[in-house]
Amino acid sequence: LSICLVDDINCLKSIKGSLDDPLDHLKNWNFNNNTEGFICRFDGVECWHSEENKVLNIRLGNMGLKGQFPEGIKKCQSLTLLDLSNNELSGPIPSNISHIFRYGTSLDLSSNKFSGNIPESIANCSYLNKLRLDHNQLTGLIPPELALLNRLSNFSVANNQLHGSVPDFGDVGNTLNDERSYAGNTWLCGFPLEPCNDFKADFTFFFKRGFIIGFTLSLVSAITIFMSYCAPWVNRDQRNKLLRQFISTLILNRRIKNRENSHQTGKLLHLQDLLHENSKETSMLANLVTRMSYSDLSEATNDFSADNIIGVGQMGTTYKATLPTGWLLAIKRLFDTQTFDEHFTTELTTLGRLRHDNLVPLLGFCIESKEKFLVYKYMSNGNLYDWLHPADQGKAKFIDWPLRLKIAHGVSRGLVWLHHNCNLGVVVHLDICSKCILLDQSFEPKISNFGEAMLMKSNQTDWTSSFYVDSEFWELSFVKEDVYRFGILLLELITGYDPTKLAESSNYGDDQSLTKWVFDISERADFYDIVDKSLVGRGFDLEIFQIFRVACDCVQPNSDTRPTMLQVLKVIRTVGKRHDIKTSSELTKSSVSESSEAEITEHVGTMI
Ligand SMILES: Nc1ncnc2c1ncn2[C@@H]1O[C@H](COP(=O)(O)OP(=O)(O)OP(=O)(O)O)[C@@H](O)[C@H]1O
Repeated sequence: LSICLVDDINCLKSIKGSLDDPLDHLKNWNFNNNTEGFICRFDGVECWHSEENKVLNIRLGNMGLKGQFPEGIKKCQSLTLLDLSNNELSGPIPSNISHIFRYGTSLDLSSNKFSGNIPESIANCSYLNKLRLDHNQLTGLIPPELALLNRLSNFSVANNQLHGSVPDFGDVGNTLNDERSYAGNTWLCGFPLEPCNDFKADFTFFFKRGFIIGFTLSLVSAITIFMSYCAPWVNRDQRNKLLRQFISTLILNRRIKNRENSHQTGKLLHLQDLLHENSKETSMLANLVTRMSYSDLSEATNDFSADNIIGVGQMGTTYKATLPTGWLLAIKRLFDTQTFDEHFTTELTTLGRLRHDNLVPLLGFCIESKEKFLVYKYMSNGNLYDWLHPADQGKAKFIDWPLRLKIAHGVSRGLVWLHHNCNLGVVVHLDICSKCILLDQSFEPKISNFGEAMLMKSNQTDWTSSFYVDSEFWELSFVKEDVYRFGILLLELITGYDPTKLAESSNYGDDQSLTKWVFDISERADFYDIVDKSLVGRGFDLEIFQIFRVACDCVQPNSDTRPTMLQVLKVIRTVGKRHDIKTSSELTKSSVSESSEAEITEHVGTMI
């Protein structure tokens, strides 16, 4: 019992230590006083008995707290209520939440900045009757297992970025079946929201969500927009083109849904079996990329210490790792959920087999019990997004036009290789954006994030994979989808605008808001209004204008009229002739960087 009580004190110490408390709300959490029940007088702490250091409830709502989820609460073993609502907490909800808060009855994390997935293990917190996760930045599916929480009555996941279907909570008359508990998640469907099973339902869902408004607005603007720079399609039937773009968005959406459905019907469980640590398929993956040992990865990241976290994405947390030789790696530790199994395999089976100067080198993988890791070469200049839109404007670094052109050139070169020259066949990336463009020490761009990639036409017969599709129709739609997304990237480089902010602040889906953004900036009468001010008047205006024309071509609503990446590359090369970008890119493929990659792989391979 005494150990338990000491643990409750340590629990609060750890919570205080892990949270940033700029408004000093926790100032009376003073651990010098050791009398029985002293912690029960801390603000926000309630005990089972006022004279016993045994914590019952922790209520830290509305205190302006920052930091990550305080995992130290696992030491408060008798805790039943945790309220962290209305703070500025970020990062993932721990995947082992059921161990941390096993006997909890009430968990309120609403109105924070939590991201990543809702961990499946919450379904093991079987005493929960209140679970509020609304107003965060959570992504992925609502784990269907939550339907097993039979005490749950107060539930909300509203205003996140969740997708897929609402779990089947049965016929209960409380917040579980209240539409408001799910509102503000554009891609959620299923009772009490719109059904999500068939195409018609998808269409209605999409339509109701603003397609009519978006379509009408776009149609009206389209008559005047692009007149000066993107005239080729003005005389065409705008309606059909917008509809085609809409349909291609629907196709993409359906592909994502199909994956979820197969996940829910258990097909992905098969995939999970395939990826079992010692399965034949895992050995096949090991033929493609080096299989690495958990203990070495753990050692290289100092036991995955928080100090080594580079960033947290939708699929997992990325750590910087240092090998004993001093070589640097980036290790993506996937969140503990089956949802990303397909991303994991796709990334391995595509990127794992591709080697090009403008693709990030995937060096290895690791599967350890339920955990999965992807290991890349470390790119010391991070991602393009952070350079173009630094979180702290004071630390903004200027990237000049020749460098932006070099980046555009490198990315288009990588895409041309994927579409036209790649040894596998025709590979489409489908998720090109500034966040997935990594920059090496000499700012050579490397395309990353192949979790959505697809192989359209295979040159090889040795590998049957889930991402393989052979159809002219899909090839046309998806190759041109890459071209479209590359056009958006060019516009981002030219204007300095952040397209993701537009998607967040708009009622439309991602693609709709991007298209609207393109319309909006093209509408401006003066070209100089839209160009990043830091680029204007430095002798590059004509080049910027020429690349803007290319961007406009790439984002044509009608995919047939978009150029191929090969055509795009040729124009960029011509425009950038005087900067000798071709030569600079080839110079980057120096013997030093190439050999170090081979050396790293060899070294890590021998570490198993
Ligand atoms: N090889 C690498 N070298 C250096 N930094 C990397 C590397 N790979 C990823 N990162 C960085 O790690 C962070 C997380 O990357 P990750 O790909 O998981 O997420 P993301 O690209 O930010 O978003 P999302 O998962 O939503 O696509 C990002 O800041 C990314 O730039």
